[in-house]
Amino acid sequence: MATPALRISGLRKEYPRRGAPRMSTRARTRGGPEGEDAGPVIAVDGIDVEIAPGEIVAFLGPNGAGKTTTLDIVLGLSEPTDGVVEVLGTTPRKAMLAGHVSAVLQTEGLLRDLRVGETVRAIAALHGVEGRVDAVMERTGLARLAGRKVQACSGGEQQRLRFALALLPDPQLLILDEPTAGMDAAARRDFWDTMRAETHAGRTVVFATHYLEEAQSFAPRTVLIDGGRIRADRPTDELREMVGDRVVSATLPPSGVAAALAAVRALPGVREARAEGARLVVHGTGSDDVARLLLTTTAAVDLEVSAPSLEAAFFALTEEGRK
Ligand SMILES: Nc1ncnc2c1ncn2[C@@H]1O[C@H](COP(=O)(O)OP(=O)(O)OP(=O)(O)O)[C@@H](O)[C@H]1O
Repeated sequence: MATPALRISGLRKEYPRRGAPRMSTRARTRGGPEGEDAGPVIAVDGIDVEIAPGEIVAFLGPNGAGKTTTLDIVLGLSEPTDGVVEVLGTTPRKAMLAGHVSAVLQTEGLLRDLRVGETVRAIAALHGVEGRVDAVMERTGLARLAGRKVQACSGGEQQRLRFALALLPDPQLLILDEPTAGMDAAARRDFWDTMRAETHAGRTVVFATHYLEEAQSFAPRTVLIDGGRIRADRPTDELREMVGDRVVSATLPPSGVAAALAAVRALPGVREARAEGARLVVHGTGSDDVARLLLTTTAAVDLEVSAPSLEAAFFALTEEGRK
């Protein structure tokens, strides 16, 4: 069997609790009830995962789930309390030092006074890959920003720059910790389009995200993490099917609400439909059919369809667990 790109086994990470608690409501502690000084914060509580070369995997979870802590250990930036992490068959630090791993981190500093082009060239010189500068800038959409100072770039543009820097050494494993944090929907879409073009057979990508839709559009496999533990590790399509529900909402003239409600309730795939004043809210898997019916046979306006949420994923998993 090929050496895994990443093997995490029995990983645990505890932080000493100092001063004001940093702990989210989801992180657990050892010892007494929450609120008391109850021992260390358990950020990661027994994670096992193996990722093959060339896989693209999303670590999906809410704030404080333990995603960043896990990825920091994979990058050799932090030591585990317990457990083993192997990156490309070696230790995280060795893999990092050999230039086989790159990362786009949430907090990684950029030199604000440098221009975008200068930044890329400086890092390329450090890696000895000056020849890759033009291609990487072109592919990450930075060519037109080359002369702009980093401090004048938007949050999304700075994230793009971090992404370009991570691509320079042509890493075998790319780690992205919420790479689209702070971007609007259009910038997020752009980022993932570039990302898609950048992944080729052989490069392994692991990214942390809060967004189920990002996992869905980019990662064939999703590892759902919460409270420092893996709650699910399965093909993203399966997760998506379990979560299925979308919400369609639309505003109707008051006289049309009852008839529209009866019509949508008769459609297959509608799990729940209710009226909140003049606004119809419909949950189910048949969002296309609901939207078509409302727009073609009623006077509905302001129609919105919302994608399944992370909360819905957790709900579906808990429901499945109860079966
Ligand atoms: N240096 C630290 N000291 C104490 N507690 C910490 C430290 N770093 C993280 N934690 C706690 O560990 C838990 C896991 O945090 P982590 O940053 O790994 O979560 P995350 O899933 O990446 O969240 P986010 O999506 O908000 O980045 C949280 O409760 C956090 O407050």
